[in-house]
Amino acid sequence: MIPIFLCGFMGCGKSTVGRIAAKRLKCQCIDLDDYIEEQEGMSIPVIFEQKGEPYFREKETQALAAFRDIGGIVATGGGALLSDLNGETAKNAGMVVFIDTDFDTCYDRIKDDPHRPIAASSTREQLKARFDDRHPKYQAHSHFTIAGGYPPLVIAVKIERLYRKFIKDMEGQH
Ligand SMILES: Nc1ncnc2c1ncn2[C@@H]1O[C@H](COP(=O)(O)OP(=O)(O)O)[C@@H](O)[C@H]1O
Ligand SMILES: O=C(O)C1=C[C@@H](OP(=O)(O)O)[C@@H](O)[C@H](O)C1
Ligand SMILES: [Mg+2]
Repeated sequence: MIPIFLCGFMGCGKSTVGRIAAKRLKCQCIDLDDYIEEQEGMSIPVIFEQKGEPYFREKETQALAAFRDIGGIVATGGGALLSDLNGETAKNAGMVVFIDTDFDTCYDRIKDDPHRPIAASSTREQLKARFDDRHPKYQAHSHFTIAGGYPPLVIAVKIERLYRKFIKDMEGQH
């Protein structure tokens, strides 16, 4: 199967929805953050602290490219699909879905989370500015935008439907 990439702001639901959608589509779900933690043998906060954010971004770009042919779902981290390079990688390899969850909801889910170094070290205002800056990039780098304000299963079912149509349309073009 061609892969599905989920993108969106921290806390929008990528990891949660990705796992459910993968069960429904009977495929694997790779969480890019979990993969990098495993590869590096360190948690994300420790990677940020000891190696710095640019190092993490490098690993993220490499991991994304490595999963172009994964044949499943990739739940990306909130910063993974911001660059045009990574956006193009994902868009050319598969179907990219932006889970568009409003800032207040994301904020309530991520505030003070020690596992998300950017959230832990930013004020609400700083996170809001980051959200506003990123929003158009997620849109530009995805094929579809799905509203995030539904239960995870509902969002997963929507992704499944989009995917079936995406595949059908692709087949129709050949
Ligand atoms: N659609 C949803 N409705 C309610 N809670 C959700 C939803 N999606 C995710 N959550 C909760 O929000 C938190 C962050 O979700 P997560 O999947 O880790 O987000 P992301 O991977 O996008 O950062 C988790 O505690 C998760 O249970
Ligand atoms: O938005 C970001 O820059 C980040 C999001 C995180 O993933 P989630 O979006 O799953 O929280 C993780 O990759 C890292 O803490 C950086
Ligand atoms: Mg996640």
